[in-house]
Formats: sequence, C-alpha cells, structure tokens
Amino acid sequence: MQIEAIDMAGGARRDHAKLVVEGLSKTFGTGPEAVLALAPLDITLERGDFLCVVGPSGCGKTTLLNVVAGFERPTSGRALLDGRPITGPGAERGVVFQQGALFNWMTVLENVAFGPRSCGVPAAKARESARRLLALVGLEAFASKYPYQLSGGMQQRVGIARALANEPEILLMDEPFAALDQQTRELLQEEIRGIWRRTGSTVLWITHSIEEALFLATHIVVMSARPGRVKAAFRSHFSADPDPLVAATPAFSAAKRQILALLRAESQRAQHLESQA
Ligand SMILES: Nc1ncnc2c1ncn2[C@@H]1O[C@H](COP(=O)(O)OP(=O)(O)OP(=O)(O)O)[C@@H](O)[C@H]1O
Repeated sequence: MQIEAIDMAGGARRDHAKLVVEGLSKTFGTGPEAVLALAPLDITLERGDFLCVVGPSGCGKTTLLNVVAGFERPTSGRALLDGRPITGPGAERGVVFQQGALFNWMTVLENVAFGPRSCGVPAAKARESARRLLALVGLEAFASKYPYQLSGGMQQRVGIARALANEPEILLMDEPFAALDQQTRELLQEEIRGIWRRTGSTVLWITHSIEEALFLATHIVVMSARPGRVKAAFRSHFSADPDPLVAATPAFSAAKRQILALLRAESQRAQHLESQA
C-alpha cells in the first residue's frame, strides 16, 4: 500500500506541527458578487513534511498558499507557523511562483543573494551562501549570467535557490514547474527530491499534476470544487523510494488512478457549478 488515507486536520500530529491551517475560509468581495473561495479548511504539517495540494481549477489552491504566505488575510480561521499566527509576509516563508519573478537587472548570483542582503547579511557572506545554493541547484557556472540569458527551467532553479537563501522555515510553491516542458519538469522534480532530502525543508506545493504529487509528496490533499475543502488526504510513500523509475511501477499507477477518480469527480462538479453561475 503506497498511499493511505489520513486525517489532514492533524489529530496527534498537531502536537509537533510546523504549520496549522485552522478553520480557514476566504471570501472575495461582498454582497451578491461575493466569491466564497475557501470553505473552512484544516491542514496540519509537521516539520519536514512535503505536502502537495491538487484540486480542480479555481478551487482555491492559490488562495490557500497566499494566506499561508501572508499575502491574503483569511475571512475566518487562521494559519499558524510554529504556533504563531501568520499576519503578513515574512522571510521565514520562501515563495516560488509559476514563473521565476527574478530581477532581470541583477545577475543570477545577485538575485540569490538579494534576500539575505536585504536582511543585513554582509555582502561576502551572502555571496558565499548564494554560490553554495547555486551549486545545490546545479547552476554554479551561471552565477554571473542574467536571468534572461537562462532557459525557463534554469530560471525556476534560480527561483528555488533564491527562496532557499533566506533559510526559510517552509517553502511555498505555486505550480513552480507549470510553464516547463515535460522533460525539464521531470529532471527538476528529481532535483527537488534531492534538495528536500538534503535540507529537510517543510514544503507546501500546489500542482495540477497527480504524477508530480505522487513523486514528490509525503502527504497529498485533494481539494473539492470551489469553495475548496479537503476532499481527501493521503500519506504517500513513493517519495521515499530513491529510484526515479518508481513512477513506472503498478503501485504508482494504481495510486494515480485512485486520486484521478477523486479529482475528475470534483472537476466535473466544478464545471457543473460554473455552468449554473
Ligand atoms: N483577488 C480576487 N478577487 C476575487 N476573486 C478571486 C480573487 N482571487 C481569487 N479569486 C477567486 O477565488 C477562487 C479561487 O481562486 P484560486 O486562484 O485560489 O484557485 P486555484 O485553485 O488556484 O485555481 P487554478 O488551479 O486555476 O490556478 C476563483 O473562483 C477565483 O476566481
């Protein structure tokens, strides 16, 4: 059994929680135009967990990430990092978006060193740790290049190095590989597995890809159609398998079918709701 259903609200896991999302809901706008994006949602992550969130388009995945990043305030409920309520953005949370959002006028090295420099880390130290991180994502030879001189995949790797530079408590990734071709995506997924194992980071990762979720995650949440709730949650064991070809095993395909069935039902419900709106 490579995936097993769990209660993502936490139960006993809450005692060791890194991140707790507690009765979180979010409504955009007011009156008849109001959009209920997230229904009350409960998620608990322990230190070192890698959570992938999948769900139909528009179910509130990015909204959830934005609340945890501190970019959006919840309408009700709260998100806690190490027991402290999240009320705004903070360097202890590293965010990577779909597209790199790098500073094109800075070199790759300067981009990665930027966060620590803004936090007062001396230039030499910031540059030294930036070099180490660029080595971690396999880009040490590109330190003096500018972002526009790199491929999309390389830019995403710089984005990941930049997010890691602040030594974040948690990494928040919003479909970071969505804009990449399949081959680059698979290579980067393998790299991410390695980085996660070496750094022991806690990760919240939004994706549309069930394969990506099964390959990377220790935990998977399937969200319902909007308003987003936890439709089902699983503990997944595929990411512990060092063989990248784990994705070609019958157990992997069976798990994929199980999640796909849930997701298809919710996507159909989302389409139905949209057609009635
Ligand atoms: N700032 C906003 N103002 C109004 N409505 C918003 C705002 N942000 C998001 N929404 C709405 O909230 C719902 C959830 O959006 P969100 O982007 O979180 O979904 P998602 O699951 O990330 O979607 P996708 O998979 O398509 O990226 C959508 O109906 C969206 O239109």
